[in-house]
Amino acid sequence: MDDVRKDGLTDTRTARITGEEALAMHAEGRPGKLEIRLTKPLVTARDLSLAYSPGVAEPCLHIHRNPALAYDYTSKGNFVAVVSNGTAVLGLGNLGALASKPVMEGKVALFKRFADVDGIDLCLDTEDVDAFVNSVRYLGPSFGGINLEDIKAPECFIIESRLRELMDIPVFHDDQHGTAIVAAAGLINAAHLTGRDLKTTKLVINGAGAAAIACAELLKAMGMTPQNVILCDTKGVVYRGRTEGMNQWKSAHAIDTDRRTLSQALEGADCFFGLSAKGALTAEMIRAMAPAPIIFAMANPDPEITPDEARAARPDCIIATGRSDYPNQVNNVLGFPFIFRGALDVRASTINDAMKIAAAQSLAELAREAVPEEVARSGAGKQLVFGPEYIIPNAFDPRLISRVPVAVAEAAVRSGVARKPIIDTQRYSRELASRLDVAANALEAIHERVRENPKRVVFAEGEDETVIRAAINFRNAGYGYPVLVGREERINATVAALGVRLPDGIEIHNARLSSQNRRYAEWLYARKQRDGFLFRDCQRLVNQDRNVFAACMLAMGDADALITGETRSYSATLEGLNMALDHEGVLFGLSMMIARRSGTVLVADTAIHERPDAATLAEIATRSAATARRLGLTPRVAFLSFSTFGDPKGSIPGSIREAVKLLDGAGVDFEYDGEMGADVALDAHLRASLYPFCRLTGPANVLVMPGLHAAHILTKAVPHLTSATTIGPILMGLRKSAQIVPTGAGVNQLLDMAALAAYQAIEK
Ligand SMILES: NC(=O)C1=CN([C@@H]2O[C@H](COP(=O)(O)OP(=O)(O)OC[C@H]3O[C@@H](n4cnc5c(N)ncnc54)[C@H](OP(=O)(O)O)[C@@H]3O)[C@@H](O)[C@H]2O)C=CC1
Ligand SMILES: CC(=O)C(=O)O
Ligand SMILES: [Mg+2]
Repeated sequence: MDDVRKDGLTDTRTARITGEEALAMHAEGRPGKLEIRLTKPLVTARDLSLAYSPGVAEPCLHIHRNPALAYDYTSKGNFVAVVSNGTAVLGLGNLGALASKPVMEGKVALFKRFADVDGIDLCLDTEDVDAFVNSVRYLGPSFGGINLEDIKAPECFIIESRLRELMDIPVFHDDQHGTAIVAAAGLINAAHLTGRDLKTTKLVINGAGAAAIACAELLKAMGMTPQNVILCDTKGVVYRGRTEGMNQWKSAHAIDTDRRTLSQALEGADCFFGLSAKGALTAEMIRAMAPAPIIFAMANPDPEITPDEARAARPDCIIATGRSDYPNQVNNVLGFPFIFRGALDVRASTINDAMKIAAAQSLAELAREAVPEEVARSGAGKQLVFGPEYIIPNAFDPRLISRVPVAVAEAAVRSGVARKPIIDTQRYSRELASRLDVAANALEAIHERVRENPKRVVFAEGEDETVIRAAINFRNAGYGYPVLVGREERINATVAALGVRLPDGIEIHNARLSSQNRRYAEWLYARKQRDGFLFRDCQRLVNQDRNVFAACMLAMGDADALITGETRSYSATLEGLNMALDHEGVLFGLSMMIARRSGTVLVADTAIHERPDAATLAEIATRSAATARRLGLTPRVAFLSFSTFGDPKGSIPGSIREAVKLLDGAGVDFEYDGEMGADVALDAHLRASLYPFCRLTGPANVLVMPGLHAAHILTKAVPHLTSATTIGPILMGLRKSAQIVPTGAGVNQLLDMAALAAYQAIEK
């Protein structure tokens, strides 16, 4: 552990984040990553009487008579405890219960993000097996499942098997079975690509702990020959007759062999599984492996060998790691959210081998399928074609949620451990899909695409501290090459005061001293001379207004995208950009509201038109619908008003009805209707009961606002009143790619908008 840097990140060559960023993220706002939210209103005395005493007595008595009703009247059925004592935190070793909490909160966050499973982290401050088991066994009534995490071997084996006997809900040690399932899926595909049969494949597993033993067990259950699987630990090969550092779980996998070291074990081996520690595998070792070796270096956060090192030594290898910043992430994040989702949905009493194998097979099959276009758009990843660089689905693949839980739930039903049947598989699969916010997934895909096509992005307000921080993070994230507009000495002083250094790949341009000034001024003069601008006006603007200078850079092809707005008002900033940038069609602002409950909703126009006319509304609707589609949504556009189809009466903006008519005439290929209130737009049940003639087939996901007042109020109020995240307004309709953040935006907002500007530049 000595080599772990103070800031917690060990590999800065590939990490797209810094330790400082990770700490800042965890400390920002409410510390940590979790909070608890109420699912029922608790406002009035009546609400309280229903939710608590006396009303709460009713469900208590019903559950007392029939325990299965706990799934109907409490959160039990969707609630998982993530339990650890911190004795094997990732590959960092025994950090103790308290220091394991960030990882456990992270696991809970992943449960929610990928499979809509609610969870809580329970960090137990004991290394005593009995104390651990007793702490957990009595918690069963609260939970639908127990996910054990980062508990070292061999204690984890005893803890898990005792809890499985004592509890009537799934108890699943993720580091064992989650890892084994995902690794098995990857191996099935890697073997397929290299023409290997599992029966004859020779595997060396480095590590003989929780994850390693579970991998050996599952792979043997799936057909690998025991004599072909060699385990190694810190003492070398686990051979029959060895006495040092042994336990019964290692002994079960000990084989008769003369090989004693990892190097010897790897001679001629087909496959390496690393479930040990950073750097345990060397280039020399893998040179001795069989042709087209399969190398899964799964230690976290740093693998046994990096993909670059592995490929340099063995260009013919298939390499996977546990990290998200390399291709082929073999990590249990692909397993536990979806496995528990399926198990919870059929109220399984356990997660058995049939369910594990079903999960592994469904993951493997998914990677082999042709990637549909919407997945390519909304599922991040470099190469989404089945092959050496894509042997396992990406964690952001939106198909995972509707496929893996179904396979697991069906296996639970078949093997007799389900307490609730699946009545209609198709319907279940559709319900699963609706649990995932595809647009949120698509944002990750956008970031990935930006990384693959790094652009030169000019940060117009380059002297501002927040902007400098955002530019540094932009560069570190691999999004492209920032150009800071400002005075070099000022920028350098701010950078020094921040205690950081400018990474390579960031340029500084002083507008006043730039060699390009004359070129920009002449170009601007040619553009504005018949708009009342003299040459000296243009020269002054280029020298003194950083937005104009930056816009000229963009217009003249010296940069690909532009980000600004941090220090000046929106209108003043836009005025500067408009000096040099042309429009294509209507200019408008599109905001993305990512709400946890109802998914993503696009709102427009949130930036430009105070009272848009009918043609403008129709164009905004059409282009917003196209954006929704690019984000993986099926667009359903609602033109909002205070009134719904004429009720209440009043001076309904005629422009709205006219916009609907214009779209009728244009024969567009998306759903739209209006005018309607926001409640009617978003509540499909209300609409079906009161306005069955309305043409929207589900809740609206594109809200076209009647005017800027309403749009501003909505997008500014919602983040404060709810947990929704708002991105934007994203400026639409400039021929070149420029974005304006709201004044005083934070580093992350600037970073996201700069990435969006870069993305627009790629798409143009
Ligand atoms: N990618 C993924 O999804 C996952 C990755 N992992 C990673 O696997 C690793 C092990 O985790 P886990 O099984 O939970 O931990 P355990 O503590 O249960 O087991 C660790 C094992 O690794 C062995 N080991 C440690 N260092 C070395 C080394 N340099 N050479 C050979 N063997 C070594 C230990 O040997 P000994 O028995 O001699 O002490 C022990 O057998 C971690 O790095 C973890 O991050 C784990 C789960 C999921
Ligand atoms: C991924 C994981 O669970 C681990 O490395 O421990
Ligand atoms: Mg773990």
